[in-house]
Amino acid sequence: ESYIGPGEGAAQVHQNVTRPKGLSYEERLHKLRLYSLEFRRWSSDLIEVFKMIKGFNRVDTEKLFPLVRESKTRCIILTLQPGHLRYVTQMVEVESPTTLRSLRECEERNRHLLEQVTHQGERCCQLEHQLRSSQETSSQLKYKVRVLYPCLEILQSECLNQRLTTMQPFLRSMKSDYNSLRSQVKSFSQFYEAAIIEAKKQVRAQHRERETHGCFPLSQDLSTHSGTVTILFSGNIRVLCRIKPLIQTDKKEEDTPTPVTLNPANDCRITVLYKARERSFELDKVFIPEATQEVVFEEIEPLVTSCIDGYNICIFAYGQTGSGKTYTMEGETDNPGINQRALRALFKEIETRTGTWSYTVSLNLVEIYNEHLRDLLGKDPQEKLEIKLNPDGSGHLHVPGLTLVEVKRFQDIRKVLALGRKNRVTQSTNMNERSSRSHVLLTVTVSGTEINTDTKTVGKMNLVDLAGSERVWKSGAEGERLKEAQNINKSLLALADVIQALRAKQNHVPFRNSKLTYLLQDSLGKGNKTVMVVQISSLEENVGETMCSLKFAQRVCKVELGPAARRVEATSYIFYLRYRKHLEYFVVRSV
Ligand SMILES: Nc1ncnc2c1ncn2[C@@H]1O[C@H](COP(=O)(O)OP(=O)(O)OP(=O)(O)O)[C@@H](O)[C@H]1O
Repeated sequence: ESYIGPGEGAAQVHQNVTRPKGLSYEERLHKLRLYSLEFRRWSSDLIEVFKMIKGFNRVDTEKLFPLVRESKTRCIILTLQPGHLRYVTQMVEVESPTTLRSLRECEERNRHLLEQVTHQGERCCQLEHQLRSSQETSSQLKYKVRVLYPCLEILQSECLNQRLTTMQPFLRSMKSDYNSLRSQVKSFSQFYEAAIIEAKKQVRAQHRERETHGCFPLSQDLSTHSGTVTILFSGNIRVLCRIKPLIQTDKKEEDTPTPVTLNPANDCRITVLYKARERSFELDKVFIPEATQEVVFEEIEPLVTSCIDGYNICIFAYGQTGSGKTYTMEGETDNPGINQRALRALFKEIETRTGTWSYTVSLNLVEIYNEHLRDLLGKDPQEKLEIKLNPDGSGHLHVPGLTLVEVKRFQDIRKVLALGRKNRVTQSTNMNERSSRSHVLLTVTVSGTEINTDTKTVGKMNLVDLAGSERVWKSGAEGERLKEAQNINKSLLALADVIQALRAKQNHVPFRNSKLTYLLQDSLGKGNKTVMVVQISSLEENVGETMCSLKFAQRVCKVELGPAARRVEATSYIFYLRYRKHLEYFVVRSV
């Protein structure tokens, strides 16, 4: 007998037992017992024989020999008989603590599952019951519908007929109303035409009277202004988009598709592919990347010249760093941008009015750097200036100590602008090696006097090159650069808030939240003409910033500043002229 393996689950015990073929273990055991009995019997026989030997005489002993021999032989046979029992293999299951624990857990789970099964069974019964009752209700309802449907049809046709009969008189009265309105419109237009003819007669008479008194012809006055009226007064901020062409420093691989696409049939639409989605923007005009400085300026020129007539104008370039704002506003020496072209156009227009009007043009150039205002034309450009309300009670702003340079000829302007450029803070960031970290405002004030009537006009034009609008994290800014970027973001955010307030026509517009918006208050508020040039890059790496700029542009596009107001300093007659849905007024001293 041997014990094999100390395993936790089960142990095996082996016993050696011979196993003749065809007999079971019990049968063999039985046989062995029989052998054993037989052997005992032979042994007892032998003992008896030996007892007899002791008691018998020697002669009889000879007779017993065969008996003894036979016994011996039988003994030998039995001894030689091979053992039948060899091996017994038995499996013994040993119950370990782990097995017991898992058994208990299984039993617990089993109990829980049984409970669930019982619960589900009950629920099933309930649902079956509900289903049966719903089926009953449904068949009852179906029956009712079948019964009621013909009644409904009858009712509907009756009701329709009834309504038609009540509508007929109403329709008849509407028709007669319409006819009477038509005749009223007809008679009104006849009356209106007669009134126009009468008004024209009166104007002509006034005209003749003016000429006999040596006054400037009225038609000339009006035609000068009406020319500007037609082109410009849309009432909304105009938004133009300029795409920067690829330049040498742009790292774009050949044939890489650009995320920005234009519609050749519609120059107001631009589409950007961003995060696998196409997004379209409708602006006032989108320039192709190849658009020249002339083409861009042509779009703005009429607005610029209206400054001479006493309108406040604001043109600002917005966009991420390196997207071409400075290129558009300042341009290059041999290819100037909006600033110089605008001033040239002003002087050209002033020249055409020589003899009737006299004008003075003065400039100031300021920079807003880290929320500090600095005079770029002053003796000390490091001096910080403050914006104050004008003490004359007009509500206009002024900056005490700001240098105002009067320019007589266009040729003088280059020198003034060059001085300003020298004083401007330019620093380098990762985004653009010639990156400007400040907002620059060139303000042109045009004061005019009509020689004959002494009517005075004052127009102001703000030309703004905003700092880059990129988000702080992308510029890789740290320390002083981070502070700059945060201030730029703050002032651009304030600009966005102002735009939002104007768009929502709020009573309070938060102009004072930053130096930039405070300074632009005169030009961004109601009654001004504003153009925003949004600069974008067509490179894939800048697509996020391009989306931000275009979203801002789309918001700006919807801002209504209302009809532009002209600043004329004369107490005379005011003509109101409604032209293309906009109300415009003209002030003249005598008619
Ligand atoms: N339309 C264009 N045609 C040719 N070159 C351009 C154009 N627009 C921009 N560039 C060039 O791209 C570079 C960056 O332009 P620019 O300095 O005007 O960007 P910016 O938006 O003013 O940057 P910052 O925010 O730093 O002021 C310049 O070298 C400029 O000459």
